[in-house]
Amino acid sequence: MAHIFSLAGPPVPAYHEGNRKGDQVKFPDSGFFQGFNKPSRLEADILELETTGEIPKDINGTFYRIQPDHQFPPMFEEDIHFNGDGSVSAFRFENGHVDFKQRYVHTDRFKAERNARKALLGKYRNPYTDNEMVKGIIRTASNTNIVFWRGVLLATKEDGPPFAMDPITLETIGRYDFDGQVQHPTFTAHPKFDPDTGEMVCWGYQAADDGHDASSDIVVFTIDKDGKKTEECWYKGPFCGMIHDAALTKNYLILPLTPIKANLERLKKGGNHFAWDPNEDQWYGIVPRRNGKPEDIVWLRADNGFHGHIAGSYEDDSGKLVVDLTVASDNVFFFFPPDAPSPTPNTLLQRNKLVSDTYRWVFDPKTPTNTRVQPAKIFGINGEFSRVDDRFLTKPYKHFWQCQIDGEKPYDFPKCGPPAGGLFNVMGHFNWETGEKDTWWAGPTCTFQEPEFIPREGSTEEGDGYLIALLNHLDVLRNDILIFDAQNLKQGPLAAIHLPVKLRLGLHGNFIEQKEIEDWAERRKEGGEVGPVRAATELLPWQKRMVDRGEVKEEKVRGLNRGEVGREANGVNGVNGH
Ligand SMILES: C=Cc1ccc(O)c(OC)c1
Ligand SMILES: [Fe+2]
Repeated sequence: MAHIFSLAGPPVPAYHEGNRKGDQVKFPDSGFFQGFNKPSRLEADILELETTGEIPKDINGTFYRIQPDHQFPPMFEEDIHFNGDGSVSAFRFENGHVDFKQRYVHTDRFKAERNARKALLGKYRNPYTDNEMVKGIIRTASNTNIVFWRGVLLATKEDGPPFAMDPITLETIGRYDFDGQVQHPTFTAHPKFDPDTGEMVCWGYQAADDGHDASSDIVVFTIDKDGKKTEECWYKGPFCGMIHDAALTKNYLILPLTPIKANLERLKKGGNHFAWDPNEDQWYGIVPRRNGKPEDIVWLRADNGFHGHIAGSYEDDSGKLVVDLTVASDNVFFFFPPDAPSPTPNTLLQRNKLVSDTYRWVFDPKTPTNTRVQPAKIFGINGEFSRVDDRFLTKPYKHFWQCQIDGEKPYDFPKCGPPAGGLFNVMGHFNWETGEKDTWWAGPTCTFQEPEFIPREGSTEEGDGYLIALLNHLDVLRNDILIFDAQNLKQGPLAAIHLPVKLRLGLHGNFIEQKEIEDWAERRKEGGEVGPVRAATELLPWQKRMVDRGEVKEEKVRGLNRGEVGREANGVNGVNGH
């Protein structure tokens, strides 16, 4: 008897020469969409997750994290994880119990595609590959970080403006322009919060025109604790590379410029947004936080490398800037290879050789621009996704935590296949002062996602509290959350929380105390001290310019801002499409 799933005829491929074909809803067979990487697309509520051990009762707050999770099969078979729609998970901890909620960020892109019931946007940060139906749309998938700002969650991705969500319901409020104050085309996924002043320090790179023109314009700005934009200055970089994370000190912001470059000609031909340049330096742009002028930026450069995330940063007694971050030895974004074909193909083996150590740079902000610099110290570890006790941002600090790679430990390849997202099989706690390496291995079938530090209730001591992190079970395609004593990882987790499902590989998350969420909910209620968050109503300046140039009708763009494309959205796809 035929198997119940066998079809009357041979299966029809969902992609032809790399382009989506027909109406079959089927994700590509590529590594980005199969196994642990298979889209989950789940929006769900689960009350009372199952647990093992006792969840510390003094953890009272919500752990928010975000993952890319394509709503629909992509237009192009070769699509990448980073082009997936933002989906936010919230884990509400209270009195030893944990509830789960997950919702998509309803970006303009998400709404348009949902209306059309298929992908209309093409390649990662390449509007030239889009379906003509969405010309003029704000393209961001808001899939990289989820931060809490003055009573609202901001879902961020560095190619567009943030989208605001309700911290309790996870409903999307809409694009957020800080009450009309911020209308740049791009906004960082890693805004920095000054624990002393309550300011949020932000930047955008590739910040000219529509944010997809490969410009080297950089905008740096500050929103104060009352929500008012107080600082803004525009700078020029040496080229249009990625400035993903940045380091904040009391008086400076340090912008690591990674030599992975955008190019307008390549974009227009339907190519990749970025290409790795193995012959380019890594750069650091130092700008003052107060009264910056375009000519103030100091660019320091060092040998080629790929920046990861910042651990901590501060000014030492002599006014030098201590900046700690991971720097990888090669192109971490293997899906954005160099323009010139490489004599050595980027194989899995080569990728596994990549080392990402933690570097300490000590920069003198008075150094002449264009000076070459050397790291002050290299920790001697291999990992990524560093986090610190955020109350110590801008201050001298000792502790950081990060996902580690230990290639010496056994890995169950037959059961798990290639490790989705990288072999982060160890969680590590490190101390700059003592050099201590306190680690815990998750076993041969598990990897970690980014950790978050939770301060112990009532304690102000740096690093006193818990560390939580999502654990990927690569063999059985499921996730747990592990909870550790932040300063004693090696003893193993204090407790585990079990999800009955698989999430996706996420990027970043943050733990917010419930008191803060509730205090803001009070201020933000109708008639409250601050009042409800308002979504943007104005078109962005680049959208207005497109309307003025007659490239698209104003009503069409306003409709797109509401997610309206109509079910008949079968316009022609852009370059490389059909
Ligand atoms: C380093 C992470 C990173 C950088 C750029 C991105 O667009 C992104 O999307 C999820 C992630
Ligand atoms: Fe990041």
